[in-house]
Amino acid sequence: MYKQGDAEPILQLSGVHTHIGEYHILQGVDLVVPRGGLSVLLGRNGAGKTTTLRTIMGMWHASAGRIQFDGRDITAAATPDIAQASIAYVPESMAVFSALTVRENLYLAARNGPLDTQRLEWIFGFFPALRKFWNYPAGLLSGGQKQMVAIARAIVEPRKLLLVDEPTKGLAPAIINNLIDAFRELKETETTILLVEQNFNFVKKLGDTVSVMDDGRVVHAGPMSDLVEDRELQQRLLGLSLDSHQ
Ligand SMILES: Nc1ncnc2c1ncn2[C@@H]1O[C@H](COP(=O)(O)OP(=O)(O)OP(=O)(O)O)[C@@H](O)[C@H]1O
Repeated sequence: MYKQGDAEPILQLSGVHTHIGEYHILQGVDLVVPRGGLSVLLGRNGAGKTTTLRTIMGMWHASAGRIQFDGRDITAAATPDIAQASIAYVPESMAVFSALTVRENLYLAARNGPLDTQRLEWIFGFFPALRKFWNYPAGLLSGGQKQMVAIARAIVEPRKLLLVDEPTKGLAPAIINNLIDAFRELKETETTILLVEQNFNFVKKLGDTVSVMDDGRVVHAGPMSDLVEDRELQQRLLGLSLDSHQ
């Protein structure tokens, strides 16, 4: 768990509960995202990971608890204000405009003025496919390439925090390797990343810290290296068999 004395985290959820209609989905989530680097939120299907991201973004409102971002209480803030406070969100559905070109998708995502060409070159550096398909409708791209467009849209302007929901879902292993390289580059920048995943093999190479959710709560938090080294903990928390990955 987060230790007293560490630098102030960029994001902290304390005892967060979320109800969706009659369902009590988040049941006291305590989550700490340290400033800088890449944090991972793991957990089985239905553990509450997406609901946690949506609650951070104000798409569902917490019924109890507190969410602090960059020294500010955002628990009751509206989604546009949270986005304006410099959190970008890439949902599982990727939010790419299929009928628009890659170029138009990126231009539309720039809210604070025209696209910065230097930043665009920097994005092309780790997503070269975007340069290649710049004038193609995004709907024609592969799943992995669409994921790249979605992430590029989220970082087309500098953001303090990037939330990404299951970027590897449905992608072939070769494409996942490209994404690993891209996230390695990204995590060296000023943007802090919180990655929601079920694919442990993907995030174990990327995460600095990891939190694991089950039944609407965070049941484990610590350095990724601790979880990577402890096969029994993996089995207990993630249900991974001891020889399912190397
Ligand atoms: N709109 C909704 N209405 C009712 N229940 C919902 C709604 N959205 C999510 N849930 C329920 O909340 C629980 C947590 O879902 P959530 O999508 O947050 O889990 P998850 O950990 O992201 O899993 P997955 O990887 O399958 O998306 C699940 O039991 C799900 O059925």
